[in-house]
Parts: sequence; C-alpha cells; structure tokens
Amino acid sequence: MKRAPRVILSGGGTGGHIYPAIAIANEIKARYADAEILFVGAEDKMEMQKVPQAGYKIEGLWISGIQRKLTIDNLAFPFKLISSLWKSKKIIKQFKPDVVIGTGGFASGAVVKVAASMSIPTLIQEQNSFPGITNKLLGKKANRVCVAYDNLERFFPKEKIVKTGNPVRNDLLNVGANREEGIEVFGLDSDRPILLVLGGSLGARRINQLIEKNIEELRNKNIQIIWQCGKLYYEEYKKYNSEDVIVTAFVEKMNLVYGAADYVISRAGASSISELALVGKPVIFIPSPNVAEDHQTKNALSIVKEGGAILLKEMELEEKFLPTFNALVENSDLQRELGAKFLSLALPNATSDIVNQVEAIMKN
Ligand SMILES: CC(=O)N[C@H]1[C@@H](OP(=O)(O)OP(=O)(O)OC[C@H]2O[C@@H](n3ccc(=O)[nH]c3=O)[C@H](O)[C@@H]2O)O[C@H](CO)[C@@H](O)[C@@H]1O
Repeated sequence: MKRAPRVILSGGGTGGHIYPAIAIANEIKARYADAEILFVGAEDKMEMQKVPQAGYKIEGLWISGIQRKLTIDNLAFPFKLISSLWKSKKIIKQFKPDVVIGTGGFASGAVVKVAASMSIPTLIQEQNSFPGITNKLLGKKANRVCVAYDNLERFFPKEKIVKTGNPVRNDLLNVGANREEGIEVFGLDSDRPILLVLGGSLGARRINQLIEKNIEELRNKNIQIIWQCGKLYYEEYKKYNSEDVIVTAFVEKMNLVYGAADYVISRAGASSISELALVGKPVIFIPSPNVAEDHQTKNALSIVKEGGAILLKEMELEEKFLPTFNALVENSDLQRELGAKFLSLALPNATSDIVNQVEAIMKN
C-alpha cells in the first residue's frame, strides 16, 4: 500500500467484539500513521463509549438482535434492519473506505454486507469456536475470514479462512511487568495470594453468587480477591469491598489485574481466553451456558483438552467448586503446569497477522 488507507471497522454489543476492533485499528495506525479510521457501532451499546475513549470516531446505527420471545424490539427489527442498511450505505458513500472490517455483533452485519455489495474489500474476524449469526451470514460475502480456532470450515468457505488468533491489546503482551504496580494500585499485600475473578465484559451473575457464597472460605485461606462483578451487579456486591476484597464493576486496566493475579476464575468469552493465554496463569473457566450454541464451553474445552486450564460447568459448581479450587491452591506444581501449557497455546501475533490479511485484500 502506498497511500494511507481509509478503513471502516465495525463490531460491538459486548467488549468481546469491540476490543478486537480497537486492537486492529491501533495496528493499522502503527503501520500507517495517517490512516483514516471510522468505527460503526450500534446506538446505545458499549462501543459508543469505549471507541471514543480509545481515540476513534464512531457512528451509531439503529440496530439490535432478535430476541427469542415476542417483544416490541422484535416488531421493530425489520425497520431497524432497513434503517441500518440505509445508513451504512450513506456512511460508506461519504467515507469511501478502501476496506471494511467486521468483528461481530449486529452493527457489523449491516456495514459489511453493504460494503461487499459495493465491491469494497471486506474482512471479518471471528473470535469464537462457534460463530455468531452475523459472521455466519457474512462469511459468504467477505473476502477473508480470520479465525482463532480450528475446524471452522463447517461455517465458512475454506479458501477464505486464515487462522490468526484473536487480537489482543498491546499492553497485555507482557503483564508480568505489571505485577507490582497492580498490587500497589489495589492496595493489596504482595505476600498473600491474589485471586482474580472475571465475569466477562458485562459481569456474570452466577460467578458473583459463587464468590459471595464462598467469600469467608476464601478469606480463611488468606486469599485476597480482585472481583470484577459487572456494571449491572455492582450495587449489589460493592458491600464486600474491604482491605482484601476489591469489588469493581469494570476494570479499565486489565494489564494490572492480570499482572497481579496468582490464579483466575473467569467466564470463557473468546477474548478473555486469548488474553489469559498470554498471561499464562492457572485458570478455572466457568463458561456462560446462556450463549449461542454453548460456544463458551467449546472455547474453553479447546484449552482444557490440551491441559491448559480447568473447566467447571455452572451446574456442577455446588459440588465441585471448593474441592477443585482447593486442589489448585494447594498444588503449586499444578499451577505452574497449567500456566505454562496455556501460555504455549497463545497466538501473540494475531493483530499483526490480521492486518497483513487486510493489506493483502486491499492489494487484490
Ligand atoms: C455473554 C456474552 O454474550 N458473551 C460473549 C461476549 O463476551 P465478552 O464481551 O465478555 O467477551 P470476551 O470474554 O471475549 O472479552 C471481554 C473483553 O473485555 C475486557 N474486559 C472485561 C472485563 C473488564 O472489567 N474489563 C475489560 O476490559 C477483557 O479484557 C476482554 O478484552 O463476546 C465474546 C466474543 O465474541 C463471546 O465469546 C462471549 O460468549
């Protein structure tokens, strides 16, 4: 590419779709300082705050997914779809992108579809081991499909698939260096172990209930906790804030909490897994059972079957959580083995590999 590219990125609804898009944008900017970048997201969703915070412009579409039950939102869906396709076309005509990149979520559906129909090069990035509906539909139209797991030929044309891994923010590439700062920022004691609890970008009700139920048991073991409970649940759980329990709705500086942690309990969203692989610490995954095709369990299993992490299903928590957690805490060899194996599964060049693909489709 000689001149700086004009790029539209679209993805949102949850952090799992937004952060990969931001990481890709940052890599494009690192290669082409004068690249013109525009994000397109869904009005009222998280991306409308997170993208400007990352220093990029964003336009919002009036769009949302279809709910399983009959709701007013569903009745409005056809109108939203038409409106978002129309607005996407307007944005594309005005901005004149050289390439359009979709990272999942409903807004990216409209933009990538319109771009492909206007013969603009398009790339989608699928974070999960089982694709969401938007990417499944877009796979037929996009020029490239960058994925993080094997066996996605069932859903996407084989010749378009490139396994790159999920983009991860640069500051998560060496979190070991952040350990002391992390411990200090949260006012924790560096001589006592730290458990990091992550509920994904929105927080996880069942994980919060689990921690609440076992909090005394954890304290008795001298364990300190950094507990990301989610914005929706913060009011309910903030009462547990104390010297050794840090409850937070959302962590802005993930590098600090990853750096500080000795072990992690986490949902199994795709980016969380990719980040935790780089972090290389022992993890117990508790996948959300409420996501399409149980994809979080499939995501986690790809690590667990290699011996890189432990998996507990929500329905077995009552019986298995404490014995499993205790066995991990008491066995430093197991902690080291899990961390090392997980680290060996990391794909640290994902963002750069994806941008190589972006460059390749722009040249064609
Ligand atoms: C309930 C739901 O629909 N979850 C989906 C959603 O998860 P979710 O949005 O939770 O996505 P991921 O686990 O993939 O990523 C979470 C991202 O948010 C960041 N983060 C999280 C918490 C926090 O306090 N601060 C912070 O910055 C993490 O560092 C990570 O970058 O998208 C993922 C990627 O398509 C899917 O795999 C998940 O199944």
